Amino acid sequence: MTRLRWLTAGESHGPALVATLEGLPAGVPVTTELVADHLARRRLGYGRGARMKFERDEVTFLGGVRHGLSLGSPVAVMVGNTEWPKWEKVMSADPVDPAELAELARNAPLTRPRPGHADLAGMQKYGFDEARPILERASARETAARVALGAVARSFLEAAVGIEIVSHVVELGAAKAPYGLVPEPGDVERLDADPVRCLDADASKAMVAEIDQAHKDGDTLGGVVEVVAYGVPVGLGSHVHWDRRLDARLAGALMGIQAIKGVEVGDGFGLARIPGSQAHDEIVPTPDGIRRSSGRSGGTEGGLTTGELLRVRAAMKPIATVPRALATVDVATGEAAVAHHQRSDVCAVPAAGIVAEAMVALVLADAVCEKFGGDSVTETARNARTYLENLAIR
Ligand SMILES: Cc1cc2nc3c(=O)[nH]c(=O)nc-3n(C[C@H](O)[C@H](O)[C@H](O)COP(=O)(O)O)c2cc1C
Ligand SMILES: C=C(O[C@@H]1CC(C(=O)O)=C[C@@H](OP(=O)(O)O)[C@H]1O)C(=O)O
Repeated sequence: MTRLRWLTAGESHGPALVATLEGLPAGVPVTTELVADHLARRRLGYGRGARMKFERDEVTFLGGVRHGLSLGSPVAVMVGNTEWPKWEKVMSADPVDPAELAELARNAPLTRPRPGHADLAGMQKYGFDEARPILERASARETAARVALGAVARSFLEAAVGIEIVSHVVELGAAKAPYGLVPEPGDVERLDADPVRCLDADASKAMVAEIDQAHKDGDTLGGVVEVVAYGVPVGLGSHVHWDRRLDARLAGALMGIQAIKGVEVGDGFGLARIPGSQAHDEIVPTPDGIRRSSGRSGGTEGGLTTGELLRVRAAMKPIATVPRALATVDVATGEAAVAHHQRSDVCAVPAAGIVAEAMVALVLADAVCEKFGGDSVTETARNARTYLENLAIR
């Protein structure tokens, strides 16, 4: 049973993020440009803060790829922070003269933790008297490293089994896209061109208006993204144990994105509110074989993929750094105060959709490796083909 493993390292204002992916078969098409394109998609979205405009992601492969193809060895990729020169002293790995540090405004101790971020609990747990050492890693800057690996994973999925992944924003603040609208791979360009990555033009306008209003009010917003995967074969994951269930693996991966507070597989919570006669996807004979008459389950049953469209949703809470700052305690004095705020996104839901695509890609790539194995992508593809051609029931 081959499995993929991945890890990231790096701080928000450090020199770079690094990410490694272990277990990827050889022969997967991977280029710097492919990764850079996905990183550029993550920076898009109406409502993001100033940092997205001036910072660039600089991609360098450090291992695992040669002449545009994976080698089968661990893939290591670095995403450089172009803002590093401004932070060289504040985030230096080696000790810096305290007198020099004391003169730097950007090194001022952050003693007024923000509700909703990792600041306070992190300081308490790790024994720091200010938030900088916590927020640097809690920051969603780290999601750039995941998107870099996600780009590699989706290239593998496409080459091995023809899986394609698309996401869109379905809710933002109080604005909602009409239920049932599901994007196809051909919609990606249009979605990426939309300010909030929403498929419905009227809902998109309402979402932009929500962000404008929140901006005016000194407030922030969250929302819901949906990720769909086309071409997922039947039988990824398993019913036999909780940690082999694909729905559980997807939910954990999505919940592991900063600020995600809820996950639904298919119609999720909605299914709890309707009777069984309306909740399940009936099994029907068709000229193409056994199919389902609807897609409410989101393409998994019993922890296994059904071969139908995979569809998952993730709910993001509003950004924690609220400009009209929230009440907190200054931990230096113990007095009531307002939380620290320098700059922040008003809303990062469109970007969270791109991160969610990456997490779904990594989970599916792991499940494909587990199911079909293979040291080269050609071998994985051959194994997948043989399996599908030999399904006893179709
Ligand atoms: C793409 C993205 C961008 C984010 N940008 C910000 C931001 O600018 N300011 C902020 O306070 N939180 C931002 N967040 C959310 C924080 O990272 C998040 O609130 C924090 O990690 C705590 O959330 P948790 O309790 O779900 O882990 C962002 C999250 C994502 C996914
Ligand atoms: C840098 C990114 O997102 C950051 C995520 C983030 C947070 O608290 O999560 C806070 C902001 O950073 P700063 O506090 O430096 O303005 C965002 O810009 C990124 O997505 O590349």
